Amino acid sequence: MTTNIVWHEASVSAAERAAQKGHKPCVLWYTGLSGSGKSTIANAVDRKLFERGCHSYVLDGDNVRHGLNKDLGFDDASRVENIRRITEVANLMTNAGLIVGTAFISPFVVDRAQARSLASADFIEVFVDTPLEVCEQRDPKGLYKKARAGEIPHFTGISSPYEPPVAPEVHLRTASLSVEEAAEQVVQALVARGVLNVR
Ligand SMILES: Nc1ncnc2c1ncn2[C@@H]1O[C@H](COP(=O)(O)OS(=O)(=O)O)[C@@H](OP(=O)(O)O)[C@H]1O
Ligand SMILES: Nc1ncnc2c1ncn2[C@@H]1O[C@H](COP(=O)(O)OP(=O)(O)O)[C@@H](O)[C@H]1O
Repeated sequence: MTTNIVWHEASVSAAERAAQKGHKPCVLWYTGLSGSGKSTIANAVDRKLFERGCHSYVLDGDNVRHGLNKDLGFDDASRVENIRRITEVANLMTNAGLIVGTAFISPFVVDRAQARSLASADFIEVFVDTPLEVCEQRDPKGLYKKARAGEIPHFTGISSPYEPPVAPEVHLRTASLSVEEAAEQVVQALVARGVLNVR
């Protein structure tokens, strides 16, 4: 309900914040199957950005589900609400001038499109494209094994759908890229868009 709520303009402008930080804000929206490499690559990018003096932060699926979204499960409606909240949090962080990485499966095209359309800064969709067989082989948390044994309902790629992006800004085929190469590709996408080195 937004009745009787009036938007309050910030006293510091987005341009002033960008000038102070030396870079523009932006959302790096990683999407891919569990085990595809979203957290690993998002954190490698974060490290590179930090070392360049950028103000960045990664919102990670597992971590956010321990706190803000601990009331949500994995049925379709919960995933939609999960992504809606992340979209809003990412916007608050870009309003504060940060480069925000969001590392969520975010399986539905329509929710990612909504995140893009609501974004208050540049929005870069990063498809962490790893075949299900490879994710299942990696199985870093043993979740595929449990899902195959029927112990985890609605598991993405097995008993719940994943809709790949149609035209992502960055497409990382991790089966033929190292983490370092993937992270560098993301940083170069930021350079190409003029996100870095403002001043
Ligand atoms: N049923 C089911 N399906 C998929 N994933 C599951 C499930 N249950 C638990 N997990 C763990 O939760 C992480 C995914 O959470 P997300 O918030 O990224 O999911 S979503 O965007 O709402 O679809 C996911 O983390 P990642 O492996 O980092 O993707 C899993 O560790
Ligand atoms: N090229 C690669 N890119 C990303 N991760 C890789 C790659 N090769 C192997 N891995 C491994 O795959 C696993 C991916 O797990 P994680 O980053 O948690 O994925 P997600 O966040 O998508 O669930 C990690 O153990 C990582 O070391």
